[in-house]
Amino acid sequence: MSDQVTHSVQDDAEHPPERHRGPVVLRRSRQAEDSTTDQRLLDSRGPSDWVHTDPWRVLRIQAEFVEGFGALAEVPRAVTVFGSARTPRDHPEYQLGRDIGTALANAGFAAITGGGPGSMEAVNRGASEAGGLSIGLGIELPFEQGLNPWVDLGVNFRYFFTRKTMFIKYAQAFICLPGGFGTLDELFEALTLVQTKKVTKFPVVLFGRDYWGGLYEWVRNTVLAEGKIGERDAALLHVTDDIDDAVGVVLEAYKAWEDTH
Ligand SMILES: C/C(=C\CNc1ncnc2c1ncn2[C@@H]1O[C@H](COP(=O)(O)O)[C@@H](O)[C@H]1O)CO
Repeated sequence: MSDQVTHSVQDDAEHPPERHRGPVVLRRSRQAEDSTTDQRLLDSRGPSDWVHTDPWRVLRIQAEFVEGFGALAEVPRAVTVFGSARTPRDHPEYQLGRDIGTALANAGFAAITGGGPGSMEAVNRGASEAGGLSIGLGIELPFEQGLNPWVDLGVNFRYFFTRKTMFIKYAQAFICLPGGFGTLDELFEALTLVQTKKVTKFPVVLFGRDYWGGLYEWVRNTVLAEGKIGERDAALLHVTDDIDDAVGVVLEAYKAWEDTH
């Protein structure tokens, strides 16, 4: 933006010329600067610490939402699958992840994962190899490995909360494979959003009775029994070992969602 200088009919002490820079008015010695905004932008190389300030971060966060919404706007029906980043390729849970990715693709669902290694890679691989839409929402981490090779549509995020919005906004169900803190965080975030009716649509499937059974029993026998959640909250969890059952739960929820949208 270049400055505009205006003069009144008589230029005197009471009516000095004014320089307008957007909403800012500069008079007398305040308008001594004889350069345009473009010149000041292109000529200056000041300190760079402002890049790390919170107001600037807000703009980056906004940009991340805009990029994410833009990249994912056309995603058809989809399921977000969480699971361990540490599952080795020769582990049975890796094959399970591939089979779930394939089953979702065959049922017409895009598979959304965290885009990382382990179970995330397995699900993306199964979905991609079956000709489905394989989506990875990566996260910048100190020990980052980049998106796994079977992500066909990928978005990399700086902030966990932006990424979590995308996991939820673009899916109609969650499936959790065995996992650690990351998976547990994502599971409980999803449950809280459904419990508080921030999202109204989706079921949460815990895949693997041996792995999740203890948690499920604790939720029922302690958390529910002690009145910390209600029966309807506990019923949000569906534990299974059967891929057809998991996909059936997803399909049923999707039909219910479609009826209301
Ligand atoms: C730890 C290792 C790689 C980390 N890379 C990740 N990339 C993408 N997403 C990740 C990563 N680590 C965790 N996540 C998210 O949390 C869930 C898995 O966490 P868990 O603690 O392993 O269960 C997963 O759903 C991602 O969204 C390589 O060793």
